[in-house]
Order: sequence, then structure tokens, then C-alpha cells
Amino acid sequence: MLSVRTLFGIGFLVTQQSLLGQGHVRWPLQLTSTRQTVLIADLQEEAQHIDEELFSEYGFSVDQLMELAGLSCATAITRAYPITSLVKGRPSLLVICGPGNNGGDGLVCARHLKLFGYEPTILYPKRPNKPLFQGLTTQCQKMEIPFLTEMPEAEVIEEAYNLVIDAIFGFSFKGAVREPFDSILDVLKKTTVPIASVDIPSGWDVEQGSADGLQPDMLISLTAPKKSALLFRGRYHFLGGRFVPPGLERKYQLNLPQYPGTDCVLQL
Ligand SMILES: NC(=O)C1=CN([C@@H]2O[C@H](COP(=O)(O)OP(=O)(O)OC[C@H]3O[C@@H](n4cnc5c(N)ncnc54)[C@H](OP(=O)(O)O)[C@@H]3O)[C@@H](O)[C@H]2O)[C@H](O)CC1
Ligand SMILES: [K+]
Repeated sequence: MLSVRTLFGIGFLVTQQSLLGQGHVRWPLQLTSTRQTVLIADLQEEAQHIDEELFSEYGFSVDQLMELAGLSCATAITRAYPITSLVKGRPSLLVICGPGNNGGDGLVCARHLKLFGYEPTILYPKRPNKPLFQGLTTQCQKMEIPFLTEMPEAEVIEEAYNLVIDAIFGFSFKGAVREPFDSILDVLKKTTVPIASVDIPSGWDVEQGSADGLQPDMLISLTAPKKSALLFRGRYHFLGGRFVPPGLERKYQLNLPQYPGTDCVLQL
């Protein structure tokens, strides 16, 4: 059971509901599980600022961080759903990629999962006309990962796949879901196959979540859990994206937990 604590000099406990009702609660929010306590990127803009500073002030490139983010996701999936635990005859997975960097994380994740012995299939309906995403698509094709041309029905997903990886939207999602992703999310809400969401369950408001939205079995928070992660009710919550320099961690008071040894993921 998750509990939430705000620390405004003195610590006191509040309920999740009352906390989430306050749109402008500032840092730090804590997310406590039986394993770890981590602080949460409270506002959508803060998650975006951290991301921008990694590129502008700290000299990273998008493809570098995306590679580490996608590798974290693939590694976390191997921990939660080892091949030996999968119920279908083949270790088949469906990876659904959106039009932004969250979708890029999904492509990288699919490539690593293939190397780890899984059989991913990708749905990538809206592809940005940028060399980064074209390169990631080519890499997946050369890894002999099939691409679907349309979203399968919920029953087909249930028959064919052990897990759906939701890499549709991350922290830049805003407003009502536009097509084709609206129909895709409707199908995902109907399926009983477990869903692993990259960074944020797609369709959820980054801060407020979504009462009637996806209910993934797994969430892989990247850099730091976002505020809506307080509403995650699935079985597996992992932290990934082990690339935050100490100065940035101090500036945003991230107080990230220690990753064990050389691991790129941590179960929360
Ligand atoms: N620092 C890190 O932790 C890193 C995280 N990474 C990953 O990047 C995403 C954030 O990526 P970003 O490209 O900023 O945004 P998204 O992937 O969340 O989505 C942007 C696209 O989504 C479209 N969009 C937005 N809202 C809607 C909507 N309501 N309906 C349909 N489509 C929507 C938007 O389209 P526009 O037409 O508005 O342009 C964009 O195309 C983060 O969450 C991590 O997963 C990086 O990989 C590395 C560093
Ligand atoms: K997502």
C-alpha cells in the first residue's frame, strides 16, 4: 500500500486524495512502498525542465538518454515478466509507440527485448519525420521485429501477446486524446493482457492521472516518478533512467534512491 508524506520543514501524513486535490503542492512529495521511498516530480513543467536541462546545461543528446531510458524499460520488463513466467507458447509482446520521445523509448525497449530473447511486435502509427526516429525504426526492422499496420482487436491481443508495452505518451501529453491514439487506448482498456507503461500510463494527466483511464500492471518511471504515479495500482513499479548528474539532482531535490550495484533499474 502506498502512502504519501509532504515535508514542509516538519513531516506530516496526508491522504492521497487530499494531496492530489492541491494543484500546487510543491516539492518534495514522497512515494513510499515497502521497498523504497523516492521523491516525485510534482508538476508536469518540472519534469520537462529537468529533461531540457539534461540537454542544454549538461550536454546530453536525446538519443543517448533515450537509449538508457529504453534499456531501463527492457531490463525492468525482464525482472517483472521473465520469459519462463510467460503463459503463451512464444514470448510475444506488443509494443505500441507514440509520436514523441516516449515512443522512441518504446522502440529502443523493443530492440533490447529482442536481444534478451523476447519476440516483440511494434505498432508505430504516427512516425515523426526526424532522423532519430527513422534510425530507431530501421534498427528495429533490421533486428527482424515485425511492425503492424493497424491496431489489433482486444481479442486478438489476448490470443497473441503476453504483454503490451505502452510507449504512447509520456510527460508532454496534454488534453483530450486525439486519433488514432483514442481508438488504440479504447482497445487497450478492454484487453485483460497486462500492460507495462513507460514513464506514465498513456492518456493519464501527468499530474492528476485518469479515473477511467488505463490501469497498467507495471509502471516504469524514468528519472523520477511523476505526481500521477501516486495513483498507480499495478503490481510492479520500477524506476529507470540512471543518468541524472548530482548537480541536477540537488537543484530539483530529487534525492534519488541508490540503484543497487551497476543496475539500471530499481523496484520501488
Ligand atoms: N529525462 C528523461 O527522463 C527522458 C525521458 N524521455 C522520454 O521522453 C518522454 C517525453 O517525450 P516528449 O517527446 O516530450 O513527449 P511525449 O512522448 O510525452 O509526447 C509528445 C507527443 O504526443 C503528442 N500528443 C500530446 N498530447 C496529445 C493528445 N492529447 N492526443 C494526441 N497526441 C498528443 C504530441 O503531439 P503534438 O501534435 O501536440 O505535437 C507529441 O507528438 C518522457 O515521458 C520519457 O518517456 C526521453 O526518452 C529521454 C530523457
Ligand atoms: K506511456
